[in-house]
Amino acid sequence: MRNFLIAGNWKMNCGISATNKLLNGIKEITTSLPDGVDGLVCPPSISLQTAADVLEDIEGMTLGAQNVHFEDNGAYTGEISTQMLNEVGSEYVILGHSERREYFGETDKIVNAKVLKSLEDGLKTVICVGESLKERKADEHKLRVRKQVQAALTGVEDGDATNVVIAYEPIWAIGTGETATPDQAQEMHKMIRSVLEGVFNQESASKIQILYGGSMKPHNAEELLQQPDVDGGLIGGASLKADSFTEIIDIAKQLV
Ligand SMILES: O=C[C@H](O)COP(=O)(O)O
Repeated sequence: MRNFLIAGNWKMNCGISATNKLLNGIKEITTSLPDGVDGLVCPPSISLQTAADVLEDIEGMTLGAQNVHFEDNGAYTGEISTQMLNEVGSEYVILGHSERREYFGETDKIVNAKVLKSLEDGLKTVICVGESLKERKADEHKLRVRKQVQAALTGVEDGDATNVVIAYEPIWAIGTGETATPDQAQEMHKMIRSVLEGVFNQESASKIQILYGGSMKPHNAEELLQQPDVDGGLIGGASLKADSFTEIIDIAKQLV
């Protein structure tokens, strides 16, 4: 069985002092995650070291970054490398988030280059895919997401499947308060699982966690996490408060 992965994407929120406050708030509520539930927090790069220090006292909760470059080093102003993430103790990196695709011009090709580089250097990748409202209304959502998954995983070897996580994030549900229904989420996650079975062998594909992201909150987490192919959440807004984030962890725990 797959563990749940409850992941917080803090986006451009929480500098060093706010990171300290939020993670210490989480630590006051829980110092150890329950069996069957993995936790992950992804602060901005400048707060990674601070987060790494506090996370030493929270068993089962790991650290991730929100982006990485696909080159080793060099003249890439403003970027960070896989080696830098390894050094700070970041186990995961989020790649291909729709905000990076939209605001920073990340194409499927760039996302694929980042995925390959991250896996090569030992990082676990949370690969984000999802359709726009226009694509859903035009009934193109499955095609869009299928293509994104296939493109992101081009050239990824079967042995790396254990380091791959997919996050299905319909763009129309991100930060809007509008969530995919449990049925919509399950339908897409099942489709993604079938795409993974075409990329990897069936056993490897069955082990990959597929997260849902898009206005997941304590009040709707249970019905989403109950779906057979929803293995956790990539949570924005609700991960910025210690009580709502830990509440979602508790909900996952009850479903294990
Ligand atoms: O990466 C997280 C997603 O973009 C979801 O954000 P949200 O929970 O604020 O809608």
